[in-house]
Amino acid sequence: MLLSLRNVSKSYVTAEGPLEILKGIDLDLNAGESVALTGESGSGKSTLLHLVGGLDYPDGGQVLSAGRDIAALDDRGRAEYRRTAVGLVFQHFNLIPSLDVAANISFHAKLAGRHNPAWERQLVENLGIQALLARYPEQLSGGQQQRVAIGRTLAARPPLVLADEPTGNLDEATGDAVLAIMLSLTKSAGAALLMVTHSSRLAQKLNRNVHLSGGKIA
Ligand SMILES: Nc1ncnc2c1ncn2[C@@H]1O[C@H](COP(=O)(O)OP(=O)(O)OP(=O)(O)O)[C@@H](O)[C@H]1O
Repeated sequence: MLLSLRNVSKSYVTAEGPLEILKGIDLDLNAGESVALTGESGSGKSTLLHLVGGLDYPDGGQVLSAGRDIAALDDRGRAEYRRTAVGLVFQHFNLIPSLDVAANISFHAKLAGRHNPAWERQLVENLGIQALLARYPEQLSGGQQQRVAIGRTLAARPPLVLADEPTGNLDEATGDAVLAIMLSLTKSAGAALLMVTHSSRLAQKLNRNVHLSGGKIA
């Protein structure tokens, strides 16, 4: 199993007291599988994605990556997990403003020790961003930035791609096209995808759909 969540719980401390967001989540994801995570606003979708991405800690339960509990990793292990085991595509693309598109694409791949120019050329071609390689992020439209962000994540060949509303700020046609590219490229990379979306229409394009409600997966 690529990813297993076992009885994962998470609360936030607020002025009104603790706010229980996740109340015992169990979820399994196989290699190469694509899963849509839906749920109402505030149901904890982003919280769950952050736990899987190693960006935050659960209060209880386990997040197992290939059988290894990521909460038990030390700082170094956690940094390595983030660098090599997962790739993030969020709505705010976090492209590096001082690097051109070509350098943004290869940045994470180099950090992960997986820089592969032939694979990067293939991604660039499939994403239709050949003409943009010398541009800087601020010179791109939202849809173009999103395609670069997808290319940058996939260039590093993470076994698991985590996407939070990756097409949320694109118009429907562009969003559909970007999602189709993302699905086909994650598939050809053999990667699994866990994608948060509000849209049941988009969710249906993935292998499986899980719904978060009342802190549990329905
Ligand atoms: N750092 C934090 N401190 C306190 N409360 C938080 C924190 N982060 C998130 N929350 C609260 O936890 C709940 C779940 O937030 P989360 O962002 O995971 O929801 P979501 O399902 O992704 O929502 P949306 O669909 O609106 O993005 C919300 O009520 C939110 O206000």
